[in-house]
Amino acid sequence: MASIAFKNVTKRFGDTTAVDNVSFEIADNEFFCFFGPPLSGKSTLLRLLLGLEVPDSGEIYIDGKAVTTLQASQRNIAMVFQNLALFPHMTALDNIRFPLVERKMSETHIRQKVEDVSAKLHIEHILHKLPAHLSGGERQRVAIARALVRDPVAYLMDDPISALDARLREETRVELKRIQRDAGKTLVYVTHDQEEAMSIADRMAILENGKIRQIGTPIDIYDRPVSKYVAGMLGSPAINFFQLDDTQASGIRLAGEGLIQLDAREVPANAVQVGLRPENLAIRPDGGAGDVATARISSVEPLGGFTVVTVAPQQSKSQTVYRALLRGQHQMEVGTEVTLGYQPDQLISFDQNGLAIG
Ligand SMILES: Nc1ncnc2c1ncn2[C@@H]1O[C@H](COP(=O)(O)OP(=O)(O)OP(=O)(O)O)[C@@H](O)[C@H]1O
Repeated sequence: MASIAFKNVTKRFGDTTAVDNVSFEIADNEFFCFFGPPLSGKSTLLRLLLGLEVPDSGEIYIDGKAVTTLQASQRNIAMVFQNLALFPHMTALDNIRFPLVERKMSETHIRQKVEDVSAKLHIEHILHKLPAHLSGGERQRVAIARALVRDPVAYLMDDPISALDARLREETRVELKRIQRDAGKTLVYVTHDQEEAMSIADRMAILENGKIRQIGTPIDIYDRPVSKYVAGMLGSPAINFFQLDDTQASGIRLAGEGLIQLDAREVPANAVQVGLRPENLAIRPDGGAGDVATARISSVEPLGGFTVVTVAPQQSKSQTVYRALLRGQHQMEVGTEVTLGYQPDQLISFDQNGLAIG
């Protein structure tokens, strides 16, 4: 059991501020994700929490106790590394037993622990195998089991499943979520994959240049991003941004040469851009109808259950394109003129600094 807190933590390496005045709290038993682009400070945050780095300023707490200057060995946090780091010459069983044997625990205790953990992870049938004879997903579970038997206060995982193929990643993240829930432990997880972060986390933090830009549940951040940066980090295809043309006296128009007509009442007065998620951009095959301007289809990607349609404004001089995510299968021809639509309450407005309004 462990809650974790960072208070105004900063870590520099020479001229680089890897973690910049960061504060957050992770609740006991929470599955918490750090998500950000490369070099945004994710690994440094984990290393600070593990005790492998000491902050230049600020405090780190585990269960309310300051651990800022404690050695890694005094924190009892288990790290599951990206490369899994199983001993190749040991069976899965011996790999899992290893941390307990090292601590000179009694054989009865070790057996009990290994049995419990193996049952939780459904790996009893592969305990006799060497890592080389296990699939990627099985190796993953053995590595997690080895971390679990230690009974740490929390687990840290740094991009643990990025090496697996797409299908296995999907399976493993469902599994990880279940394991974390069953184990009843705090899990701090780093990923650069937005879909993974969204699907797995109870709450997540979005990082940029060592700063936390937003913390919340994935859905809350997706629906109510605090800035353009955060809005652009979540969602695939990415959110569409429309520049507002404020020279229009009546009824603000979206730039892109009148792609969609907006009623001025639909956006706050100081908005300079609006965002519209691809699933909220409607496409109708009746180009030029009514007062809504048109666009042309520039590509159609049939994904089976969904279709991604890319459109370019009709008379636009810019190269801007917009994406719509349509449910189901659609017969649409590239080059066709279409009408675009939206619901006013689906727009997210941003001011000139890229911060969300309203
Ligand atoms: N030991 C170090 N010495 C010097 N600079 C470092 C060190 N560790 C990290 N940095 C720098 O700190 C910044 C944050 O790095 P960090 O590895 O924490 O980012 P990250 O988000 O985990 O990146 P990635 O997704 O690529 O792993 C980077 O600019 C990196 O170059």
